[in-house]
Amino acid sequence: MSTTPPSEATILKSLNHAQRRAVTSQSPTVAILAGPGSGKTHTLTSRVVWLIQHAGYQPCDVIVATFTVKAAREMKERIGKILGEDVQKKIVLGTFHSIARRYLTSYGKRIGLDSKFNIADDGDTRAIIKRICERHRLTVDPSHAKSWISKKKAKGTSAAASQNRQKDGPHTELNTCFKEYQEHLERSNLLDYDDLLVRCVELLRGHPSCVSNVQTVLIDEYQDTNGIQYELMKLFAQARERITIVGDPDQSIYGWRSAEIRNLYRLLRDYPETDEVSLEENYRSSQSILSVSLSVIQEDKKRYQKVLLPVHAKGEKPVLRKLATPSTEGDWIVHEIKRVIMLFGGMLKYEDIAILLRSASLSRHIESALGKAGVSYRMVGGHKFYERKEVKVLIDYLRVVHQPDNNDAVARIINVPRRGIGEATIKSLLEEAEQAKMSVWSVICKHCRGERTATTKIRPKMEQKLNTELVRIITSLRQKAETVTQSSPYTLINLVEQLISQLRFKQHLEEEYSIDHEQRWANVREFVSLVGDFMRSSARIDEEALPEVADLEQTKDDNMLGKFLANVSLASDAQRDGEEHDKSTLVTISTIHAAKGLEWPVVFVPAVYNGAIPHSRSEDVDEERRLLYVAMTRAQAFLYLSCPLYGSQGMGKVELSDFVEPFASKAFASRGPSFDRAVLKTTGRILGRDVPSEKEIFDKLPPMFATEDDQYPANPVDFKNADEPPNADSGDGQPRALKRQRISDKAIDDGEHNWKREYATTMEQSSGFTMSTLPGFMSAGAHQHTIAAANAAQAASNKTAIKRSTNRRPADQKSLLGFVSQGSRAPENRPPPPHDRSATSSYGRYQAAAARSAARALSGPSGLDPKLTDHKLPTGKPLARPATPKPIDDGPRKQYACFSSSPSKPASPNAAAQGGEQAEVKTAAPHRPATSFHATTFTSVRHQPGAIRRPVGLGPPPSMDRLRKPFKPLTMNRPRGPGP
Ligand SMILES: Nc1ncnc2c1ncn2[C@@H]1O[C@H](COP(=O)(O)OP(=O)(O)OP(=O)(O)O)[C@@H](O)[C@H]1O
Repeated sequence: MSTTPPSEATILKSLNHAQRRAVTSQSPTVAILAGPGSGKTHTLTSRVVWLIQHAGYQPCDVIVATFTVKAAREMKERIGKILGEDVQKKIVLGTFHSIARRYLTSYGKRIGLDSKFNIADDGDTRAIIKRICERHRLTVDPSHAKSWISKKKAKGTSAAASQNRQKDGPHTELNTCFKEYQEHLERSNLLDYDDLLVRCVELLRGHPSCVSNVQTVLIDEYQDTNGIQYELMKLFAQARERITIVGDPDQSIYGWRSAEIRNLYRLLRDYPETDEVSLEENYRSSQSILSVSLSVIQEDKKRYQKVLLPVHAKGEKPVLRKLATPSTEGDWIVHEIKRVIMLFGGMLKYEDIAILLRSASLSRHIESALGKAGVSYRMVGGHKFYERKEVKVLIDYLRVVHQPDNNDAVARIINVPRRGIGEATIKSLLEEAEQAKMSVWSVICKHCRGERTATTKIRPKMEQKLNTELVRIITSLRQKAETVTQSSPYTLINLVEQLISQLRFKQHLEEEYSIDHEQRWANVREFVSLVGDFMRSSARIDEEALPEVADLEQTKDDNMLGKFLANVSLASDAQRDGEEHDKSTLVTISTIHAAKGLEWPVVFVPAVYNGAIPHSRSEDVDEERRLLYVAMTRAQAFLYLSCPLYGSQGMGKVELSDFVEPFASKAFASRGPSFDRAVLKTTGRILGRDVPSEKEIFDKLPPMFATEDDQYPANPVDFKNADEPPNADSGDGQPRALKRQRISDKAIDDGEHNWKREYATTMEQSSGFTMSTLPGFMSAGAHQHTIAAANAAQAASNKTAIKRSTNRRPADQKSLLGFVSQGSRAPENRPPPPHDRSATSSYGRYQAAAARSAARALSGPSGLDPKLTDHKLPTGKPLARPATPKPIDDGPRKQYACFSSSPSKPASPNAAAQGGEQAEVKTAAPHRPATSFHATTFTSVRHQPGAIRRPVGLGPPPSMDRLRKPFKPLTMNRPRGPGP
């Protein structure tokens, strides 16, 4: 796909003054430090484009390192849309790990690396360390040993160096584990994630010529780089020493992965001429959201002070909601989600909503509530495609085919499908291999050749089985795999298909998983199609190839299987779930860590209590605070925090998080906002979206729909200390409210009153859905049966109920007569005041009543309640539908080319009317990318770039000096002279 290169003006016009300065800086080193939503990623992407397009850098001489696979993918999409896919693919762009792997595959021979190395993922590492601890009877906790080893490696310490340093210290056992682990990896030709970086540093230190072509290096999310990544950055850039970094110290949340905030100081010390640019405008969030978020982070007195000015209106006060239990919290979240969806009449969709969790384990009640209500969702940072059992087995087989010395993969597949080989046999094979210092595969092959040793414990019958059912399959596939290249007639898909058929995998799934084998088989088919996607994408351009460097021989990596496996290992946090679905119907549940760099119009942060955030096991309270700050600053228009009285997992009574407690009563509202006309309009402005008319909204509103956040008490009853049990109808407790909620849900599900759901439920589209493995969950299929049974029972009870009476209404609902007597004034002429909850409510109920009466009229006399036949409507004003309000004309919009980490918004229909240059930009503007699950504010700011609308009272726009102000402490603290 070739694209017309953008002019300099096109690149710069979507940037504000400070962003432009950063993008066009002539300084070799540029540090862009700014707060959330200030366009850091947007600026970095624009700089890449500018350097290639206007500074004349060759794409293949530019390295861009990101922190996550997702960020890399999004940046590729942005650059690809501006410069074209061909140019984008030449840029060496990826996570630190994937870039390191590419260098090691191409040049690793120089440091004695077998280019066919495999990558040990987290699961492999855990299993290896656990076995070492068992074998050597070490008393250390394997997961502690794992993170200890990883920290050592992140600091660049080798196993030998660590052991020499602390021979008999408290870390003797850990050092033994480290040494054994490293030897094991070497024997199995494996590199773990840390090794990729460590070995790449070794390579580039010893052989600088490998990066002699590199003209510039750009780093995203710099605050999360650790020591070894800093080294790597410097080594990548060693030829020209041109580096651009973007980061926000307030968003450093990877301390547990050895990220070092100190790297900011190191950069300024090592590159004293660094051009520092501060971005001050926040384009993402409403003023209220930004100000509460800043209150949280400003409690950390040690942080770097930064200016962050909201560009948007004040918006609604963020909500801090207290609920009785975690499950009520889940129900309330669902209630609020439905309220947002219904009362915004299509302006906000499910994809605009995110639920951000400190830990994935907190999702159980929320998932359960969403499942009950039939709201589909996707999990980010949760159960992943490649981790599904049936997919993992196939990947393990392919790993063994590619590299049979991978002991762990061999151990995992020996008895899958079942071959009657038990744990004891597997263990003795592993032991025999350890003792003989051979790989397990070599031991198995030896057995199959009938070469028995004194230590052999395997029975001949077992050897026979291994020979016929495992060794033959692997050996034949290995021969084929050698021949699989990009252009070979026997393709990677053929290889995978052959593997699946030789294993009789379908039959195996049917035998092992009687309930959900179909779902699992669908996953297998999906895996095959993924292999196809991989082949197609690598056929277009060899993205892996590093540029040719004069006089430097490269190992050509044209083995498709090896490339595919590396891709799988490095993409382990890329979520495929839901990609095949319409994402607009999915709410996102994500860990806060995985939500970094993203934004949503509506954000929920549940479980805001001490123990969850700050997490009870965290050693760094400030980092926990930053985590909450990251979560809150993802929100554009509405932010909801919530806290139950009792924690999940039997935690007992909990207290509101110390991070919000000091200002909780002042800064937050205790209930969700009323979504009146004024709120809708402000939201429309923040998000740059068209506001639907009242008619559009209320026509879709189901009867009995609760339009206010009034179904759960603001001060919940502490049922454990109350006389009445939680299920009693306690007057103001939620049980009664829950019942009422169910009535309206029933009406929704029945499709009664002509209301059609605009989403498919999670269970209805279960084939691509990640199965929750959490306790208390049932399978999608089982759930669907339950729903069907419940619906049938519900329908039966409806019939009985309708026979008995149809004129029941909730206690707080006014009579139909009451509504009519209010007159038929068009509602938009009398918008309810923002604080008047009942006004909006009544209007909703009025609509509900009107809809019900219309439905009954349509259903003919048989549908009429006998009691009502005697009633007459008053002769005064007739029931009227609200008049259609004038469509809102927001006037012409500014169209921005989209470079940010956040995906773009769909084009407004108004835009078609715009001519000239703007229309051109619109044509070139990217469609929402496949990975996008939320809209951006990028095109929402309608003033011209460079003319930022500053909130009243903030004084004149910042001068260049002012921009530098936040860096004063950094600059002043710069170390003088060479330091350690
Ligand atoms: N000059 C600008 N004019 C209008 N919108 C902008 C501008 N710069 C950035 N934006 C928008 O602001 C939002 C945030 O941008 P971006 O994701 O690049 O910020 P960030 O600083 O990387 O955020 P975070 O650090 O929180 O991940 C996006 O929707 C982006 O399109």
